[in-house]
Amino acid sequence: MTKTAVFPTGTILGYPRIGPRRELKSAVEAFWAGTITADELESTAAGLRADIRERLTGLGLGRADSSIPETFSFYDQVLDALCTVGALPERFASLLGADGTIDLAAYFTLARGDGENPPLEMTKWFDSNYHYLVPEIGPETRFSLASDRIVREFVEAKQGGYLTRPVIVGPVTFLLLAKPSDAAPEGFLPLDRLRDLLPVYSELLGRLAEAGAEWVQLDEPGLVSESIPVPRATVLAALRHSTDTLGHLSTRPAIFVAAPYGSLDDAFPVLADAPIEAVGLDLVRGQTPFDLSGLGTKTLVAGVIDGHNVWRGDLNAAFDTAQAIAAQVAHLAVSTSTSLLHLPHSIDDEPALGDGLLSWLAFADQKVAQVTTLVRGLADGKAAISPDLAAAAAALQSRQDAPGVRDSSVRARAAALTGTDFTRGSYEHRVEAQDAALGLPALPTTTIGSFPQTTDIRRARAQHLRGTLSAEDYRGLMRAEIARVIALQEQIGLDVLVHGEPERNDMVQYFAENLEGFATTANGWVQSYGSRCTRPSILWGDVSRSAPISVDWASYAQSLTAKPVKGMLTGPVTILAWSFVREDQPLGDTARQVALALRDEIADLEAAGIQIVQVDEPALRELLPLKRANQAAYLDWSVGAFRLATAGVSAATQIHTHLCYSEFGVVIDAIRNLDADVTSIEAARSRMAVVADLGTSGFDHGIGPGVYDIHSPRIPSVAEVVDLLERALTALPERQLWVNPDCGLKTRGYAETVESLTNVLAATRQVRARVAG
Ligand code: MET
Ligand SMILES: [Zn+2]
Repeated sequence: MTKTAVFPTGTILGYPRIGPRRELKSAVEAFWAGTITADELESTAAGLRADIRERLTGLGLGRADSSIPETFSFYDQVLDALCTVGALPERFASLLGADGTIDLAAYFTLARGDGENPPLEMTKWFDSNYHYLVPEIGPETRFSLASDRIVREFVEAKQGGYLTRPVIVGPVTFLLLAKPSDAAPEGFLPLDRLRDLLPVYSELLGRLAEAGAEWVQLDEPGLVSESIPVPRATVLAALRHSTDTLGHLSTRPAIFVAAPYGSLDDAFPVLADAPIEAVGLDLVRGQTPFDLSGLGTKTLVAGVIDGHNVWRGDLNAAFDTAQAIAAQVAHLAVSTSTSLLHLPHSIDDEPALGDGLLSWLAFADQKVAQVTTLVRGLADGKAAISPDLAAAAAALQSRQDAPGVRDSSVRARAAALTGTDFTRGSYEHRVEAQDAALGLPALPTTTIGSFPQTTDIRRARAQHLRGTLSAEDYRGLMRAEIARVIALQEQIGLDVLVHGEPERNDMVQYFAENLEGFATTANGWVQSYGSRCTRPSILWGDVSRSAPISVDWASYAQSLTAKPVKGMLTGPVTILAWSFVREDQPLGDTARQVALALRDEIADLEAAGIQIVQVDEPALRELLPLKRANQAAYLDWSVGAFRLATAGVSAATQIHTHLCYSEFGVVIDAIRNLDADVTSIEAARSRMAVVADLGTSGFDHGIGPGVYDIHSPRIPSVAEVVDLLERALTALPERQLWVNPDCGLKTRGYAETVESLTNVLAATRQVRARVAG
């Protein structure tokens, strides 16, 4: 390896890649639509990468010292790693080109499916709201260097005058995040294939070194998670094996292993001992290891700036932490705790937020500036940065004292709650009351809430926002859409209808806009998965509801049909999980405030004649702490918040909840404790695997396992849905089973939606007939 490589004194672990105005999204979607070529897409992407390098040097990162990480991705960094190592699942084996490489079109096919073959499953990246694609690894998986994109991007940077740091998901995390392939025998762990995978990483590191890379970053966040079902001793042995193998290569860049999202615990001594050159710690979520002396001459990359949240934070404290660590290690570098992937680009894009709130915030670019400020302070002494530290301290103080941050009536109401506010009557009694009130058939059919958001709807919303469409006209257009969606559902034959959520830009932002205590951004997009971005709201103050939010839309929809219309709300945990939330009080306290606001809304829906209310909690699993020791407390407050929101209704009012993209293993008890009458879940991609778990766990309330994946344009066949329903019925009694898609339909088009739902209804009729007969 390059013996002389010195790690830069300041860096970040990664940077948003979607572009400040979602340029990558537009380009990728244009490529999918066939309106631009692969070459055109490549050139847009190269332009974005060049902009990022330039922006980061402007913010103070070095141009030629490996401090700029290359973290671009067309879709997902785990998919990138999968393509780099050629780990194609059997059903996609033909995507490997004759020259042994996986091209851009093939790359997207893995993410989106190809009509015949379902795409890779998608799941949450640690405790963030980013989703990665899950590799499928079995004894049959072949590994080969099938994409040298990482090398090419390094060379591209070099030609542009930058010495950057290539980044790839490390081999241990890659396998920890993979699931066993269908062909894998019982008990097989993807990690068992580490020995076969490492030669490809070795080859890649050799190629990077030959291209002139001085450092490579291996992201190994898998090491901090206690939610991965692999014995810890196995993980640590794999880490030792991997770092030994890569560390002893004769040709390689210096190796930086980063482990964001929590503390490394017992993996730290393993890395400290390993033949690598730098170790990165998340010092926002995790702790500084008690003893750093084992690092020897290695660089400690101290993640003292929060990469995962938008608050400006306490810069003085970050400086003190960095300085204290500097005294204990041979080399210190200042860094963000995680990649900045989770943050919008810059507060400069948000002039409408107001000076107060803006002064409390730091988006990606401001975090980079914080890193470089600390670097300067460590090099030149604290006095050199005292104006920056003073400004940060003043902002923190102004935030504490600002109106709205604490609202005494909200606080008094939360303080007065008692146990009965969190409980409904017995389930048996509720079932009786609801059967009588609703009279639904066996295997009732419904949808998850949203219907396609057409261009017309989006246009109307944009015009309304701009002021070119009056509130009255906007309301008229939304009502027309609701009427159309109700008629369509009646025609298809669904049993429980929805109003379709046309008025919602986003299921969280919509409520944030209508509750006190939130601010919404104009350009604060962050990548959720692939080309999909969200614009999280900022929850900065005490939360309350000043007026009904959804009641008017729901009762209008109900007035158009004799079938029950399901009211549709987003739950407290999801509102928190998909917003940037104040960090100056426990999350549980904030959740309770949101729950009380929703409780008021549900009471108003019920009073307006809505008999079923769905409170979506798709994010319940994602906020689960990665460390087991913190999980019970989390589940306690999160389940409590849902119950507080929903427990005010009468027995005859049916409460639904919806959870998507989740593996339920560890949260199954929590789902049961929500005590929702009906729970709809994602299940089609894993072909009902979750239903068996639910069955054996004694879950006895209603359950709607998704019968088709709405994330791809594929239309499910009747036979396929029948098969899934029959599978579900082997694990669950018929009285529990509901029929619905995996998730909301807002990203789909109308034609495919009608076709898909029509097939679902046909399948349901077949199964009903079989069951009845
Ligand atoms: C991400 S879960 C989405 C639930 C919401 N009710 C919808 O149908 O869009
Ligand atoms: Zn969903």
